[in-house]
Amino acid sequence: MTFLDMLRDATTQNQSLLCVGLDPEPSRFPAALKNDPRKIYDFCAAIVDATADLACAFKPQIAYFAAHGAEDQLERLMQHMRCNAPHVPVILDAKRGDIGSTAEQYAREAFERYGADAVTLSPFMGFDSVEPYLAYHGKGAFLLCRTSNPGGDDLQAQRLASVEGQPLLYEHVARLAQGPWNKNGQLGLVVGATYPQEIERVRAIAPTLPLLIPGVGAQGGDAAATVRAGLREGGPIIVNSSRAILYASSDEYFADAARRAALDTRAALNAARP
Ligand SMILES: O=C(O)c1cc(=O)[nH]c(=O)n1[C@@H]1O[C@H](COP(=O)(O)O)[C@@H](O)[C@H]1O
Repeated sequence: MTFLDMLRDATTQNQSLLCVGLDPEPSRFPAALKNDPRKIYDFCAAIVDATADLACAFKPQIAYFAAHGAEDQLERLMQHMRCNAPHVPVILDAKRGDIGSTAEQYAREAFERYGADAVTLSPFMGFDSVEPYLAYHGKGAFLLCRTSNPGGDDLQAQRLASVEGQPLLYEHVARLAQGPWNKNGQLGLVVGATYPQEIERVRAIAPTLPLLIPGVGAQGGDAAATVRAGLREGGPIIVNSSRAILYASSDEYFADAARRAALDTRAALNAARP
């Protein structure tokens, strides 16, 4: 089953546009797990179990595991998601980007070591840095396009004088992803919920691509505006929230609180669907 098939099925089955982001930070764990990096798996598995019927995707951020030397716990978590939430695709948020020979190793890490269904990538080094991921047929690859952070404008909103029609850099990324780079139909784009107008612009350039849209919740993006902009052409959207769900409560009932936060976010997203 391809990433896109899984996404379509999970979106329908769970009636959800919500991606639950797994950004485990031990200093924010409840008392019994707090400040213990060996508990990353336990914390994330509890969140997965509490939200598996509410999410269209899960998105573990690899830095939160690697920073603690907890890659083995990420492996276990991937296995846990495959067993306990087999209908929900997993996007490994790695934001990789490197020359082809190194990209081959990163692709192997994402798809063979961790068994991810999709990965996030920086397109900055060009097509040969993306191509090794596309050799894994059916897997998804989301290119950073117009990111949610304020500094995204520093480069992404620069005008490319050398390209016909003089698009902004992020518009050019969207065109490449919708067109010549999307050889096997595996590409998607990352666009921040904090910039609904840019989501609309990207959607106009890339009407059919899946959009991964982080930035609702802790970053303050508008859920309704995000959905309206993202769904206007029919391509799928995946709206990520991490901290607002993971740390909805810091007491022992954190997983129940995460579930309630996921229910609320899912409802807010669904209310704006056309
Ligand atoms: O690629 C991403 O996932 C990403 C792109 C982007 O433009 N902005 C962004 O916040 N993210 C990630 O999405 C998550 C957002 O987390 P919260 O702000 O806690 O919901 C983090 O894991 C970020 O690394």
